[in-house]
Amino acid sequence: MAPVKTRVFKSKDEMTVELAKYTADLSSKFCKEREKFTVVLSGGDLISWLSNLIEEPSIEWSKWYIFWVDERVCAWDNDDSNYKLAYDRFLSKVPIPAENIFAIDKGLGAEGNAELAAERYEECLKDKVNKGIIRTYKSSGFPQFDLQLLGMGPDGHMASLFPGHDEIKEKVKWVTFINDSSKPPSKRITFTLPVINCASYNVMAVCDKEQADSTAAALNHTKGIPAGQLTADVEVVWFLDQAAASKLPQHGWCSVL
Ligand SMILES: O=C(O)[C@H](O)[C@@H](O)[C@H](O)[C@H](O)COP(=O)(O)O
Repeated sequence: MAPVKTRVFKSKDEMTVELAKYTADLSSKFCKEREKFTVVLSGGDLISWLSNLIEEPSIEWSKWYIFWVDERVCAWDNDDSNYKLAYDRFLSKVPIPAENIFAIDKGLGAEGNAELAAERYEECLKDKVNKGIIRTYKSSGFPQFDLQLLGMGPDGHMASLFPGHDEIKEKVKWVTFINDSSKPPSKRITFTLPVINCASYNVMAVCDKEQADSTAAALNHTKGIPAGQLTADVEVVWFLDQAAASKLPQHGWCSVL
C-alpha cells in the first residue's frame, strides 16, 4: 500500500503552483524513462487548477497521452462534458497531439448509451495497452497510468464512484457505468476502483470548506466514503487548501504551508 501524503497550502493559488511543479516533475521522470507520460484527468474544479501547468517550460507535451477517469455520457460539445471542459481550459492551450487524447466514444456519448460507452472505452484502453502506450500493473493485467489527477465531491465521491452505489464494488471490469449518478448529470462512465488504485501516482486535489468534512472522513477512513479507498502503486498525495484541511488533526500529517 502506497504512502498517503497531504500537502496543505494557504491558498488555491499556492496549491495550483505546486500541483503544476509536481506534475511537471513526474512528466520529466516518465518521459525520460519511457518517452511517454500517461495522464488521467477528472472533471470539476481540477481542470481550472491546471492553469500553471500550461506555462511550465520543461514539459514535453508531445509525449503526453490523455485519458479520463470518468466522463458524462453526452456529446463532446455539451457543457456537461469533461472532455469539453478539459479541451476549452487546458488541452486547447498545450500542444498535445490530438491522436494522443482518448475521450469517450463520440457517437455513444451523444446517444447517451452509458453501458456501451463504458465497454467501448475499456476496449480503447486495452488497445493502448496492446500498443505499449499504457503499462499494466504487475500480474493483475489492470492498466497502470503514470499520473491520475482526481477531485472529490462533498459526499466523498471520486471519479463517478458514489457513496451508496454499487459501482465501487466492481473488481473485474476496467470501466463501468452509472445511470443514476448522485451528482448530475445522471449518466456517466467511470474507471473502477482497481484501475484507479493501480496508478503509479494519484493526486487528489481538494479545496474549500465545504469539503472539510469529507476530506477528514476520507483521510481518517471513517464513513466508508469512496475517496477514503484511494491508494496507488507508488504514492498518493492530497493537495489541499487550508479550508479543505481545516478538520484534519493538526499533527501527524505531512503538510506544507
Ligand atoms: O465528472 C465529475 O463530476 C468529476 O470527475 C467528479 O468526480 C469531480 O472530480 C468531483 O465531483 C469534484 O468536482 P468539483 O471539483 O466540481 O467539486
